[in-house]
Amino acid sequence: MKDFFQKASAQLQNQLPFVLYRQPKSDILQSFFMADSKVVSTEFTRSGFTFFPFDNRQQNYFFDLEKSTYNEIEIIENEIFESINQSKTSIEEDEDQKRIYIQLLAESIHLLKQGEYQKIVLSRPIQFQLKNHNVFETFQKLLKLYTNAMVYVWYHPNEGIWLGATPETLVNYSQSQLKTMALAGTRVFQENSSPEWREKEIEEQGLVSRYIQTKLGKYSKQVKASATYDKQAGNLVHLNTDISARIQQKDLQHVILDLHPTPAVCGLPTEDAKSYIIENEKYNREFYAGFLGEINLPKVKTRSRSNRNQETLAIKQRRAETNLYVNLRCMKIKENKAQLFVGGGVTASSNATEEWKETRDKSQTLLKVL
Ligand SMILES: C=C(O[C@H]1C=CC=C(C(=O)O)[C@@H]1O)C(=O)O
Repeated sequence: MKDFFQKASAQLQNQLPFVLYRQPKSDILQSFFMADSKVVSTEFTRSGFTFFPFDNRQQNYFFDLEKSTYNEIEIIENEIFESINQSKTSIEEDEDQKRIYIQLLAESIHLLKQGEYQKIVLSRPIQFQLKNHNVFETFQKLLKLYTNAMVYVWYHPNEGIWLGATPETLVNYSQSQLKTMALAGTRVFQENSSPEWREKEIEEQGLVSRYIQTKLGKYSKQVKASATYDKQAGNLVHLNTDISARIQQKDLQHVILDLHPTPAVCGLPTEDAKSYIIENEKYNREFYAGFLGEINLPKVKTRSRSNRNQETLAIKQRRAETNLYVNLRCMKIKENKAQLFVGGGVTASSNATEEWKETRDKSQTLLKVL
C-alpha cells in the first residue's frame, strides 16, 4: 500500500490526472493513472471513469481505460494511516455567510409556499485555509471512517484535487439489472435511538422516490422499490428507498442522463429548480452534486487475476459494470485552500435555521478528517 500511495503522490507532483477510490463495503482500492492531462469528455459506450459536473453544460472528464494504467489492490486494514484526529470538528463560520445563506433559505421557502416549486435543494461552500495538509492521509482517514461510502480522491491539473465520501448511489448496472436509491431527509445519528421522521422529511424523500420510479418506468416495465428505511451515513441518518429495474444496455446512457440531477440534489420541477439554483446560490457547484464512477468497467475478480487467458478476458468483457455515485460530502483543494460543499432539500414546510444547521451537520463528515 505504501508503494501505491507513493506512486499516487508522484503522479500529483507531476501534475498528471488520477483517481483512487474504494466502493461501499469493498476492501479493494482501485485506481486510474493518466499519462497526460489531455481533457477527454465522457463516452458512455467506452470503459473508464467519469467525473461529471452538476450542470451538464460544464466540462466533464473521462479517464478512458485504454489510455490509463488501471490497478486494483487489496486494502490491508492495519496499513492504513492510523490516527484520526477528531479534534477539529468545527470551524469558525463566517457570520455574514451564515446570514446570507439563511436569507436565501427564507426567500426560497417563501417561494415554495406559493406552490411554483415543490422542492429546491440549496447548498453553500465552506472555505478555509489548510496547514501542512497531506491529501493521501486525509483519503486514508476517509477510508477508515466511512466503510459504507464511495470514498475517492480525484485530480486533474485544470480542476485541482477533489475528495469525498458519498453515501448515495446514482446507478449500479450489470447484466441488464439497474439499481439506484432515493436518499433524502437528514438527522444526526444517535446511538441506540432511531429518528422520528417529520412530515417534511417523509415528503422530500417521497418526491425523490416517485420521481426516480417514474423516470425508470419510461425504459422498463419492471421497476421495483423496497420499503423505505433508515440509512446511516457517518454522523448522519437519511431515509432511503432501494429501487431496481431491468434496463437494456442501449438505454443505459439515456437513463443516467435522465436521472441526473435527481430531486435529491436539485429539486422539482427539475429544470426550474436547476435554473433557480444556478441563479441564486451565487457560487459554482462544479462537481458537487454531479456524479462520478466507473462506466462499463470489465469486472476483474481478485481470485482470477493470475488467469489471464483469452477465455477469461471474454467473460470479463461480458460482465462489465457501471457504478456511479452522486458526488456529495465532498471538497475541493487548490493551493492550500479547501472548499467543502454542503446542501439540503428545502420544501414549503422547511425552517430556514434548521436547514442551515443541517448543512453544518453535513460538513462534519469531512471536517472530522482534516
Ligand atoms: C444534498 C446533500 O444531501 C442529499 C442527500 C441526502 C439527504 C439530503 C437532504 O436531507 O436534504 C439531500 O437530498 C448534501 O449532502 O449536500
